[in-house]
Amino acid sequence: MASTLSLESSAVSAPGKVLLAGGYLVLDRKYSALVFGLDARIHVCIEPIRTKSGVTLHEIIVKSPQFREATWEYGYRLTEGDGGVNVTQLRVSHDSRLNRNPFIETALTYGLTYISSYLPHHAIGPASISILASSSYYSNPGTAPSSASQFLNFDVTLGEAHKTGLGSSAALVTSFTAALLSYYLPKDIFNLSNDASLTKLHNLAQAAHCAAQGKVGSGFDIASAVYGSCLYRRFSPSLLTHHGDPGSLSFGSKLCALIDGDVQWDTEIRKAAIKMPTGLRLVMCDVDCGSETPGMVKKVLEWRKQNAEEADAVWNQLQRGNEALAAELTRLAGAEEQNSDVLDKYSTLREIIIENRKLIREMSAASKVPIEPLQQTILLDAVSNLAGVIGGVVPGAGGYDAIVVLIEDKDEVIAELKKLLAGWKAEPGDDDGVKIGKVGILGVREDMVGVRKEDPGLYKEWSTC
Ligand SMILES: Nc1ncnc2c1ncn2[C@@H]1O[C@H](COP(=O)(O)OP(=O)(O)O)[C@@H](O)[C@H]1O
Ligand SMILES: C[C@@](O)(CCOP(=O)(O)OP(=O)(O)O)CC(=O)O
Repeated sequence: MASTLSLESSAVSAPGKVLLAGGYLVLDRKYSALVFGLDARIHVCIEPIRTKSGVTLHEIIVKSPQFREATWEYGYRLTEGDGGVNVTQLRVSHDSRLNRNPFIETALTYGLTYISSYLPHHAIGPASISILASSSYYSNPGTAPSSASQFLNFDVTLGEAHKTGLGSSAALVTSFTAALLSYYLPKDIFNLSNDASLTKLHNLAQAAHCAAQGKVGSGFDIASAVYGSCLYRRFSPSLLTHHGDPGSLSFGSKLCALIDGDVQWDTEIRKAAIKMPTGLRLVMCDVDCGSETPGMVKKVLEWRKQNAEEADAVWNQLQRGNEALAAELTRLAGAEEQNSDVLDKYSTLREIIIENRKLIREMSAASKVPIEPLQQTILLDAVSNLAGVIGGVVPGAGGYDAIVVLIEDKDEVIAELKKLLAGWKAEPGDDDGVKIGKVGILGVREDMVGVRKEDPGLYKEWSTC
């Protein structure tokens, strides 16, 4: 047991995401997507629980102290038949009901199963884990416990929290998995500063996130949580269909084969292929209205199946437009000096965005899915007409959730944008009867950096063990 007590606290954070281009297309490996990581991050800090000598405790306590009733206690044990580590949620008190968190439970099951293939079971000692999220993941008001704290206390349960759609579950699963692996595994096996470890983290977090969601999405959100902003081509979905469920025969070995590269992954991450030119930035705007991504995905894919020729024609054009967008951003980022005297150095960028939006509206109309619905078109057009705004799009699956705007990184541009949005009123009587509510600017921007180690001292006032 002594080895478990010598483990040092470890902390990791991972970014949220915005899918600037390639929504829907990215579900098919033939196409790729431009995803930007954001400076909104989810942090996970893991610390040993000191037990009295001679006491053996197989318990991991997870807390999300910014929320009410957000404590989850788990017991864990190695199962027979190489079924991996079984994680069982324990009741916090006799009369309390089990409040499950599938993302934490699955990340813990997958993480401990992987770790147990390297460590004897008794070396997986008890631990206390704290989760802390940047405030822009939720639009609820919050209070800071001190002026030094970068995190807010929301004083609501997670179920009552109003998500802004920045990809909280992917950032959580990635930083949670990275924290577990960094804490329990020796540095020569897992170390966030080497590429081989990032690949393992990516594979494990994709597997856990898909299992927790109960579906295999494109995985762009996990990819950007691990690698930060990148041009992303998804992995073949069949990769995640063979390892079985936790507890099933040989789940442990199958999961390890999947993570350690015995099974060849075909994900493509190109970090150098997207950049944000100095002088430009993204602004995320939350639209007070919502859309259900899974339902929209189902309908778009059904349309594509029924109308393959028409759909492929639009998707191939969109793919070319998305590649042009990535190339122009990267060109501008690499040619800052040559560009300084050009009259409108962003004109190509503007045109590309306008063309891509036309194609998205074509896809919307043909599939009858409100990807860029009329109300969002009106909003995006108004925003794009402001001086200093290059253009804007509906990110990800689109719909009524949000818009993302590319602007010149100047205070006066933000001020004009705020002014326009503060007085924004949706036109009544639009296409499908949905009326968007308030539109607010989220305090986030793009960030190129993916998962990273943090100083556990950052969370002193939140640490609960
Ligand atoms: N700060 C947090 N602490 C614990 N769990 C969280 C936190 N933020 C998000 N989650 C988990 O992620 C879920 C939200 O995931 P999801 O619906 O996929 O939204 P998103 O689009 O933000 O990823 C929550 O129900 C909860 O299980
Ligand atoms: C349609 C998609 O290609 C993109 C969806 O992107 P969003 O950013 O809208 O996703 P959620 O945060 O899960 O709602 C589906 C996918 O790639 O999995």
